[in-house]
Amino acid sequence: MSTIAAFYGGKSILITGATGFLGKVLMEKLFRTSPDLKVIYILVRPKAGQTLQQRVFQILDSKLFEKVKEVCPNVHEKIRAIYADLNQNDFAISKEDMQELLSCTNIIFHCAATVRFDDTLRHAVQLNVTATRQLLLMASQMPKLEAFIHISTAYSNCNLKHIDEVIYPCPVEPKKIIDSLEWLDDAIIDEITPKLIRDWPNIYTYTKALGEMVVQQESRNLSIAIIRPSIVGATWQEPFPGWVDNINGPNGIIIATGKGFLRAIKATPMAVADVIPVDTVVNLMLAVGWYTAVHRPKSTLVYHITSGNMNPCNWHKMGVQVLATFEKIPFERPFRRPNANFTSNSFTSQYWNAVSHRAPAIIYDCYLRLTGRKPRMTKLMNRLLRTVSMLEYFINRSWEWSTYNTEMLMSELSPEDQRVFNFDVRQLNWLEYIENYVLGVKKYLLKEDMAGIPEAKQRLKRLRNIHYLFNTALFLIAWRLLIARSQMARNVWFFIVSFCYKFLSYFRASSTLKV
Ligand SMILES: CCCCCCCCCCCCCCCCCCCCCC(=O)SCCNC(=O)CCNC(=O)[C@H](O)C(C)(C)COP(=O)(O)OP(=O)(O)OC[C@H]1O[C@@H](n2cnc3c(N)ncnc32)[C@H](O)[C@@H]1OP(=O)(O)O
Ligand SMILES: NC(=O)C1=CN([C@@H]2O[C@H](COP(=O)(O)OP(=O)(O)OC[C@H]3O[C@@H](n4cnc5c(N)ncnc54)[C@H](OP(=O)(O)O)[C@@H]3O)[C@@H](O)[C@H]2O)C=CC1
Repeated sequence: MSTIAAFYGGKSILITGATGFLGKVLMEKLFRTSPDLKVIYILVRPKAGQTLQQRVFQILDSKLFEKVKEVCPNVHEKIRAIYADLNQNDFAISKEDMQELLSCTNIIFHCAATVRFDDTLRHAVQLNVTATRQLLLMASQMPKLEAFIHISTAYSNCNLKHIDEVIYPCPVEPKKIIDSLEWLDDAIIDEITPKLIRDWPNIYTYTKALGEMVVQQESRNLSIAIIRPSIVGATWQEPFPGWVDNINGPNGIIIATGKGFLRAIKATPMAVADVIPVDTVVNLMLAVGWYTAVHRPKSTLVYHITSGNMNPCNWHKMGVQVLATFEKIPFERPFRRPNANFTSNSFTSQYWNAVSHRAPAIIYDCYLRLTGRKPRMTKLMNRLLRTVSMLEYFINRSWEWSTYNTEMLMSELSPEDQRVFNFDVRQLNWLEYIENYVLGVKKYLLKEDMAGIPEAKQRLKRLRNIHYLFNTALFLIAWRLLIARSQMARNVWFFIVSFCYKFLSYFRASSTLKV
């Protein structure tokens, strides 16, 4: 019997961000391995016209929870969705709900955050810093609380090259920032933001660093741990390979490449692609929850869950395997044939953007206009290129993350726990993982049917022929124009034609002799 699974039995667990990518996988694993847990409280806000209950039902009815329903048929009764908005004071939680949370919660997993790179400083601080402080304040009033697990990111200190499992101080105190945002107006905040975030690449990573500082400062007597995952990718093994449900990180890039929109990316091919499967992160989270509650370490421990130092893969290897998978399992109705390359040179990157991205978009929009339809490709392409430019920082650098605490924890687990809550990324076979990842993007994100693959392959063949035809026509036109203008081109042309003629004559003569 797994010690960790048994630990969560009978427990009341509070999860923030349960409707997000990581949160859903966390809930799934908890219900599957500890179906006798008491309750999972989730802080949810209504969204996209859906009530809290509708959101919960949608999650439980998804494919991700199929196995859970077999193991824990009364799963609906064990989830308690609490109305909450982390942007509001006291999270806008009702008095009764707050009372229940304060008196019953045993473990907290704090996953909620804004992960957008282009969020405003005000909103990102509110969610990633102030809300964390508020939750810690709530936690300090929970008599039964055994552990508080805060999810940060391995990139919270990406302004450093080597990152240890420690909390680094930020140049400005989080409290000062929180206070000043209360009276500064938005225009001034926009102006001072670049000065505040200094060498952090975006507001997201900066506010996650501030969030960690808040955790350290407000930890009081709580048993707290911080987990820092790198780029969280599709599931590796559990509950099944390849599950993914948002377009963040590599997912959007895989879609854009598979649909033939994205043909070149400015990236350092040999830089480490530090992707970590979401189920691996969740396994570590649950192991850390158990360890923190049972062993109560004296200080806040930080755990890195990254792949680069244990089982590195680089962007080149990942890109090649992604493209190879598109050959086997193409996406439906691509704009162009999927074929992309990495370029580390700014000039060639600009060139590809003009020739391979903007020009085809403009041509396609002209075609839409001519056929009486609304042009949309240029707008879409600009948005895609903006997204890619925001990710560039992370695909052109490598970092070293030390993993002493994570390895220490692995050695503390029983063989059974190491199996059930496996976070040993050395066992990951990248080629297999990437293939399942692309397949998962097709099935769970794009919702494409596998029965459509033969037709998609046919379409790829057609696109390939169109591509060759187009290139040949382009070459002939360019050549014809050149011949008209340059004596040298004419000489080369006559030389090639006479050479071919002589070769053919010789070939014909020698075959006549043989006969
Ligand atoms: C050989 C070559 C081969 C090549 C082959 C390729 C191989 C693979 C290579 C891979 C290299 C990858 C590198 C990754 C590096 C990641 C580093 C992360 C490091 C940090 C990790 C972290 O610590 S933390 C998580 C990371 N944090 C993000 O990664 C958020 C980023 N991103 C944004 O900050 C916003 O994305 C940004 C950008 C502002 C745009 O913003 P934006 O507004 O332009 O676009 P959006 O993304 O918001 O959405 C656009 C539209 O998609 C709709 N949509 C959303 N979800 C949907 C869903 N599930 N299904 C359907 N549709 C959905 C949405 O509803 C919008 O539709 P509509 O406009 O109609 O409403
Ligand atoms: N994905 C990744 O690559 C990585 C993620 N992380 C960290 O992991 C954690 C989870 O990330 P991930 O699951 O990918 O992110 P998602 O964007 O998928 O999920 C974010 C969650 O936070 C919730 N949330 C946001 N704003 C509010 C609010 N005002 N009130 C209540 N809930 C809110 C969202 O709820 P709603 O559904 O209502 O929007 C959602 O459940 C984050 O802390 C992130 O920093 C770290 C490294 C990498």
